[in-house]
Amino acid sequence: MATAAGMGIGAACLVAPQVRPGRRLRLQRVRRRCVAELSRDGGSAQRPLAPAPLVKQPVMPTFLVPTSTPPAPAQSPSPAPTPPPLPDSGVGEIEPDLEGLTEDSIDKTIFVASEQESEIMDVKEQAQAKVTRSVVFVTGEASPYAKSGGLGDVCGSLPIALALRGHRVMVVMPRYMNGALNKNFANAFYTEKHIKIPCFGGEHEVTFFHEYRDSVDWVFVDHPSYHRPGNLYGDNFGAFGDNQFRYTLLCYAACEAPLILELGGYIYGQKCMFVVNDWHASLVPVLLAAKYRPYGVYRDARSVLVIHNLAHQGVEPAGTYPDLGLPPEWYGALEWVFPEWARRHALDKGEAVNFLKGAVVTADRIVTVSQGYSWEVTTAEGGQGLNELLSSRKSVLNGIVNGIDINDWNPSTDKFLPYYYSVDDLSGKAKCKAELQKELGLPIRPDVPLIGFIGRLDYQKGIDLIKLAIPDLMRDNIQFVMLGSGDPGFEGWMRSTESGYRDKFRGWVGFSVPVSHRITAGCDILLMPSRFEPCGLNQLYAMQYGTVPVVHGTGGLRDTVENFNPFAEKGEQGTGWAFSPLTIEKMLWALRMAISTYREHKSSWEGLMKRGMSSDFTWDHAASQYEQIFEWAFMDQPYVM
Ligand SMILES: Nc1ncnc2c1ncn2[C@@H]1O[C@H](COP(=O)(O)OP(=O)(O)O[C@H]2O[C@H](CO)[C@@H](O)[C@H](O)[C@H]2O)[C@@H](O)[C@H]1O
Ligand SMILES: OC[C@H]1O[C@H](O[C@H]2[C@H](O)[C@@H](O)[C@@H](O[C@H]3[C@H](O)[C@@H](O)[C@@H](O)O[C@@H]3CO)O[C@@H]2CO)[C@H](O)[C@@H](O)[C@@H]1O
Repeated sequence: MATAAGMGIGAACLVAPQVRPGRRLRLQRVRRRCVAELSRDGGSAQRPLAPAPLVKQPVMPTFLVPTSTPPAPAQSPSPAPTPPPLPDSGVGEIEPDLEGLTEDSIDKTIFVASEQESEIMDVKEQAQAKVTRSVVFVTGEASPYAKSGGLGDVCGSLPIALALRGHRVMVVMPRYMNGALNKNFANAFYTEKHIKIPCFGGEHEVTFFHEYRDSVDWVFVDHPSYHRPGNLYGDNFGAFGDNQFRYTLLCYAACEAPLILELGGYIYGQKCMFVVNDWHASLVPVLLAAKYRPYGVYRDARSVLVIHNLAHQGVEPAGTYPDLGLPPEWYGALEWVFPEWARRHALDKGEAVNFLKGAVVTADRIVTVSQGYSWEVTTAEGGQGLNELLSSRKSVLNGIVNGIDINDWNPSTDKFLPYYYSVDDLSGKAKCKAELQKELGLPIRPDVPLIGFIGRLDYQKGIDLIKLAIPDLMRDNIQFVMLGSGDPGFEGWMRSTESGYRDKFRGWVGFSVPVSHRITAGCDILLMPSRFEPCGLNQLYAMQYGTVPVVHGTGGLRDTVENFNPFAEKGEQGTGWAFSPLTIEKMLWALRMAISTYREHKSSWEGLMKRGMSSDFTWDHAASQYEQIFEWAFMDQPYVM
């Protein structure tokens, strides 16, 4: 049998992986490690999964004229490192994948492979798309560059999952330079491409930066409006007043990027799949229809709108419409009239423009981040005013549950944890709990159930219910830790509650990724009483870490948390508690069921933990569903020509 020593990189990847929670997870990790090794190798190995062979095309004439003399870049002046030209991968061919092989047979096949064959094997371990495409994500945030919540997680992971399946993937987002975030963009280089965007009464120059990482082209749009202090969308005084302008720039720039940026030597070209996320990116399908297709450009492109959260739609007074640089006849696409009850005074006609609506009526397909939410958005209760329009597009509306990035969120490798553990050896979890209690200054008591909450302090998350339930809950023998930032009222309440219950409650006000990992690992129970939840990621992370979720049964929470059933025919089932309706009584009931199971039924509790940890929430599954959406989009003519 071949040994890893003395072999090439591919062979080194064949070292037997440690015992892991599940087959998919294990294979994906081995695969990722191989990709990392191959990337370090440089040279032609830099793009291990070759995307489509692209014929170098002449840059299409567009209405945006690149300026002739590039200005000096603001930062990172080195030229962009150019990855090698893309090798011919036989686009569109159906690659054999590992479906049908058992875990054993995969392992055996891997171990008998010769050094040369093994490199091929490594590539084939990752399921491949049947048809590969050029995919352009447009987003307001993507981790690790910039994140305010779950949108950042998804746009930081899904593009990589798609790239690993063979697609050529670009992500276009702002190059935020808000102080501490600067270092996140340190490896992105100035591309020397810059364009002038005609909107908001002038021509606004933006430049493009680029980093090739994890098989994805990360493209950062640079403009002074992305440089001011604060968070991504606002500061202590609230949301920035010019957000509409900032994301109009992003959308125009994203439409130009595939036409003008030669990444790895080649442009993406016109036949691409735009994945536009939330309102920040919602002008993209409108621009395709209103400003490109009439001139013969992007007729072969398609767009899918991904709705992560209907609560944010990018609505501004109608008077700003001319600022957007769109033809007057396209006003109807964005037109929005507030119902009378939402108007401010008798003369207010409620006329507005709504970015998200623009994408709802022009995108080729629409995806919500869970199936449950795809139904909720068509109802008056969940549709946030867009329910009728979304209902009218039901035939192209689908739900795909988000995945989680198991490189970042894995209790057996998590760099933020003091101890590691896995479904096969849970001992490290108890140690993580003790360390967390110590870090938070809570009494170190293994017997006391530790309940956690992590999230934006927003009406959506049901913090008001927690607030009302705390006096009652604090009578129990429990500990409670909350991590969050947002609504200043809730932040103040967290601080004062902490001083009221010193040995039981901690309120960590702020945004800290390391602390969020340690809470996820160290707690026994994660509480998510969200009023609505399009998908929710924290319950997925919790299950992966053996932390039992107690959630309001809504949207993606209902889709992903299976209610505990001790009396199921084939033995105990379920991964947590999904309570409904959303009342304090029901929430307390579910929490107390969890607490008593934790205390009095240790083996049932371990079963709950292990079933959660064995669930498969890897991105690969969701990525294959997105591919199906892409195929459907390309089967039809563009929805708006
Ligand atoms: N103070 C803090 N410190 C550190 N980390 C923090 C934090 N507050 C939140 N986070 C992190 O932000 C993310 C939150 O993701 P969620 O999906 O739960 O909600 P969010 O409402 O932001 O996302 C929206 O988009 C996502 C993605 O589609 C949907 O899952 C979701 O339902 C929808 O509301 C998690 O990674 C969490 O750990
Ligand atoms: O990833 C977390 C969420 O991030 C996005 O939501 C942000 C939203 O898109 C921004 O516009 C802004 O929302 C402000 C809103 O526009 C304003 O009217 C006011 O209500 O204050 C809001 C907060 O500043 O910030 C949101 C993040 O807090 C994304 O669209 C969501 O899907 C994600 O859930």
